Amino acid sequence: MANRQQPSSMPVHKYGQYDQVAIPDRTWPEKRITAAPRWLSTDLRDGNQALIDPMSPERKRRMFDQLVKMGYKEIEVGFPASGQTDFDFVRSIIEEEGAIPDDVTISVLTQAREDLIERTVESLKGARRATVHLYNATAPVFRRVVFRGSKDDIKQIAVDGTRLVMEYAEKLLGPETEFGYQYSPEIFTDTELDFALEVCEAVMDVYQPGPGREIILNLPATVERSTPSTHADRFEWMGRNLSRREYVCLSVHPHNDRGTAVAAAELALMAGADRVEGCLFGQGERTGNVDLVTLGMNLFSQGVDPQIDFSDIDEIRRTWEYCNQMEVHPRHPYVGDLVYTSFSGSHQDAIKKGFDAMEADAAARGVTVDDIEWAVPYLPIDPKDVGRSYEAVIRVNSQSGKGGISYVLKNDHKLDLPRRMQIEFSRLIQAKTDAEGGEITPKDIWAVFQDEYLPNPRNPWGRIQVRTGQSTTDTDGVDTLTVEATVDGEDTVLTGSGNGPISAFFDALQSIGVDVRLLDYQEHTMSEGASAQAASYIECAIGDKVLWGIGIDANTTRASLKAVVSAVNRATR
Ligand SMILES: CC(=O)SCCNC(=O)CCNC(=O)[C@H](O)C(C)(C)COP(=O)(O)OP(=O)(O)OC[C@H]1O[C@@H](n2cnc3c(N)ncnc32)[C@H](O)[C@@H]1OP(=O)(O)O
Ligand SMILES: CC(C)C(=O)C(=O)O
Ligand SMILES: [Mg+2]
Repeated sequence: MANRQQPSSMPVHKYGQYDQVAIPDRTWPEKRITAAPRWLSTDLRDGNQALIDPMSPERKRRMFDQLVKMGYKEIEVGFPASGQTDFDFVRSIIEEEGAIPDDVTISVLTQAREDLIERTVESLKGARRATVHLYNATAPVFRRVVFRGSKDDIKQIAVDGTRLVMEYAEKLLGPETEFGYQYSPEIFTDTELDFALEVCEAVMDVYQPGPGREIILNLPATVERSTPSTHADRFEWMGRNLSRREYVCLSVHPHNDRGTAVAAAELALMAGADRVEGCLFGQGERTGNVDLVTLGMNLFSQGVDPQIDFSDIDEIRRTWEYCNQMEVHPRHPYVGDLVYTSFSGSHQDAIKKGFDAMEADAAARGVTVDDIEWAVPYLPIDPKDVGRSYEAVIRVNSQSGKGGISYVLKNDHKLDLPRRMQIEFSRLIQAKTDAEGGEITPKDIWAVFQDEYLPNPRNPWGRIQVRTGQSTTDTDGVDTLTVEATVDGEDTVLTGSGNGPISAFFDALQSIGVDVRLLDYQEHTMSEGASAQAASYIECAIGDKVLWGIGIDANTTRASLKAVVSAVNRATR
């Protein structure tokens, strides 16, 4: 097939291709992620530094408490040397008894400048577990433009910075603080791999990681520049070439400039990363940091425990929206308002069948639906697992079909319409949505259904209203039925006989000129127990029309007579 795309007028000559890494024996494509990595939330640092209006101390605290509650054990709480707000915030959580659980490590970021390092370490006094995170850019354009120095000069910034962090930690922090160190060669994505390695090795030569003395080497995609696969190659290369690998926690810090941060993080984990830094809902500089919620939920949806609690996703979202003063997009994975909703007919049909099959499978195995593997089409996870209800799973508009509409009736009103009746009713709804446009709510679907098939108390209509009915069966099995009814506004008594109450009623209807033939009959109970209601569905040929009727009653005979009346009235509406 010919490709008919035409050259655009976009200035493509301004951009070059990102270099591939030559690892012909790369192993990451065969790897699987079978356990949660170490997580670090940088919502309070990278996320916060990207806000128009950085979080107030109160909002920072709400966010911190939320992160702790969710189960994050490493939290970057700020850039204390940036100003008094961040410094005071770090002090406040350290000084408040119990604010930082014993198993949570706080981390703080600093540039490799002595005054900033001193202030940063000072902010951590008295902390139980704390990490200083030092960064300097190592990429060519930064060497040339920002630091105006050679490779050795830039390496020296990292080396000196590391030494200063160690000296100030020694001087300012007491034995109560379990101290950790993290180094990031900023814009790792644009740094030559061998130089990134050289700087990391020089940093390790100073810090001397070893048994019981881990170093975190964080390789940031400060600006995302490549496909996730090339990013993974770079991780595999670094992991293979770093010395003292067993004492290194290799950390990935993807930004989302190309929109592939989640994939970049996942492939980096396959390529050997031990730890992921990111923000909830992908907050962060420019297009954001990698989204920790999506990453965690991706693991969950593969049966891997993320070790983070997302079970009340809307509460997490509300807190996040309050703290960041931003809104989560309605299509945001796992949390957006619309992500568990389908409007289109074929999706709804498959979802309805999926739910029905899950129930049938569970019943056949004698267990509950929650005990079997989730297998509902178009729903990668059970919305219930993140605290969502099934209410919004199917919403109806002009793109919807019978499956969705009957799902609403079954879910909300316990009516399991026979297939041909689903088709009939969905045409009525389709006519309404085509005429009026937009969505039709479950309440409106029910109003249409009631008005069409059931005696509508708000707007009674129809040729026939049955008040009482009595049937007797003789010894030959012939049923005689006497019905008190109003026909065309006149009170009357109809009688008929047949081999069952329905055929006796058909016989009675002949006397008022209604010719009915039974085509299909189905019934089901709508609930359990003595007061259970039954729903009867009757498909009839009435004159030249084929129509369905429904009757609901505690007594199945009465329910079927009501169903006949429903169909007959519809025939003359
Ligand atoms: C990718 C990232 O997310 S990195 C983190 C970025 N976050 C932040 O910057 C938020 C907090 N930062 C701040 O509040 C301020 O930048 C401060 C208070 C830390 C420093 O402010 P200032 O002293 O005014 O310096 P400024 O931020 O403009 O930094 C520029 C200077 O620092 C140098 N510098 C920048 N980064 C680093 C670094 N990591 N290590 C050492 N020096 C650095 C620059 O070369 C420049 O030096 P020059 O003045 O000699 O040319
Ligand atoms: C400070 C570093 C790790 C950073 O945020 C980045 O490079 O994106
Ligand atoms: Mg960053």
